[in-house]
Amino acid sequence: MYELKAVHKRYGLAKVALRKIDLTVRDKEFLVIYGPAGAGKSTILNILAGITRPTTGDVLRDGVSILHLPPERRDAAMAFENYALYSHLSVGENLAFPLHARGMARAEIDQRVKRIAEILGIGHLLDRRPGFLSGGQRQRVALGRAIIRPADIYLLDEPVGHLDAKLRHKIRAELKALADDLNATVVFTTTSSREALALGDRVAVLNQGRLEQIGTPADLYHRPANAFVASFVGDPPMSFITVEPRREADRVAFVTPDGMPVATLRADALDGLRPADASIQVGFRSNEVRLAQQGDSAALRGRVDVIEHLGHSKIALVGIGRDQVSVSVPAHTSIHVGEEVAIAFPRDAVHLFQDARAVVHAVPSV
Ligand SMILES: Nc1ncnc2c1ncn2[C@@H]1O[C@H](COP(=O)(O)OP(=O)(O)OP(=O)(O)O)[C@@H](O)[C@H]1O
Repeated sequence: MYELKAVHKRYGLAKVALRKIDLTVRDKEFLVIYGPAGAGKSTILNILAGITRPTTGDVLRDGVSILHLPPERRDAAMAFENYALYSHLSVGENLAFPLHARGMARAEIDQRVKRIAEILGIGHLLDRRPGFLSGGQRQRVALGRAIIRPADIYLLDEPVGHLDAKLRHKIRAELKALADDLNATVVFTTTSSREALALGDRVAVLNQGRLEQIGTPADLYHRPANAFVASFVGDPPMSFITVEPRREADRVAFVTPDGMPVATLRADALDGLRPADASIQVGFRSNEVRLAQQGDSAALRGRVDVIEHLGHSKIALVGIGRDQVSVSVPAHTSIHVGEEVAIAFPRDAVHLFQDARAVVHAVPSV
């Protein structure tokens, strides 16, 4: 188990890359660090590898500080998005290099090279020099060279970032299967929500050097801790409608500024809600709402601003007052931009946020 304890990293005087991060990497888990560009993902990997030293804080391995250990004395295998290969060696020799360096027997080296090359779809390239490969092929060789050797922890920094969507999908699945197979501890960074949810046993969401939330993909998707996680995890992002609370006996109704009711929740489920005038928003996933049909009681009226075609379905972005809600509709639904529509929503299955922090997730009103 690796632990970052209150790890703070400043580059130079002004640039804070990590703000007092506490993060545990459990043995044998596939941990994804997910965040926008510049969030501090690579800095965390470099600190785990011993390449970068935290400004303050500690790094532990099984409870013992490893801060003083240089990279070569930490058993971490790293792959970067832009990883240099040895240009004078063939692909096969590049893959075998880390194994030769550890004195592994020839037969085992050949077997490992073959297996990794098969997984990454580069078996036919083993005799080529890196200079004769495409960017995507080079990236696969670099990834192969990182994961080919046994290591205590694999640190993979956007290792499939350069690949086209189809290959990314394929290698992602292979990588996950390989990690499971090898019982490997992996920390993998990405800027893709889909990749984070697909790969992670757990996902750590990082934003501007801050750890916003860490949890299973289901935790992050269904119980986001705050509005940032809600809108950053899942595609399309969660939509929000600004509401005002109205106390009604043992319940609280949340209504839009022009009085349309959006949700009604039991007052005793709202312990976390402060009575203050702080902004309150109701959040919806695109599959938690639908276009209203005749007879639907709870419906919000709006106008279709944008339609995105996803193939198997469409996403309609519907403007309601000053907010916009994503609604998932079947691909064959006839709907066009500018059209007035009504949105039906489960009045009691909502996510409620106050000042961007989650207060309640999906509590039935009874
Ligand atoms: N050596 C450095 N000197 C100064 N600033 C740095 C250095 N390395 C990183 N930074 C800054 O620290 C912040 C975090 O960088 P980091 O590379 O860890 O982010 P990231 O989440 O990996 O981003 P990306 O997805 O773009 O790789 C960024 O604002 C970056 O500009």
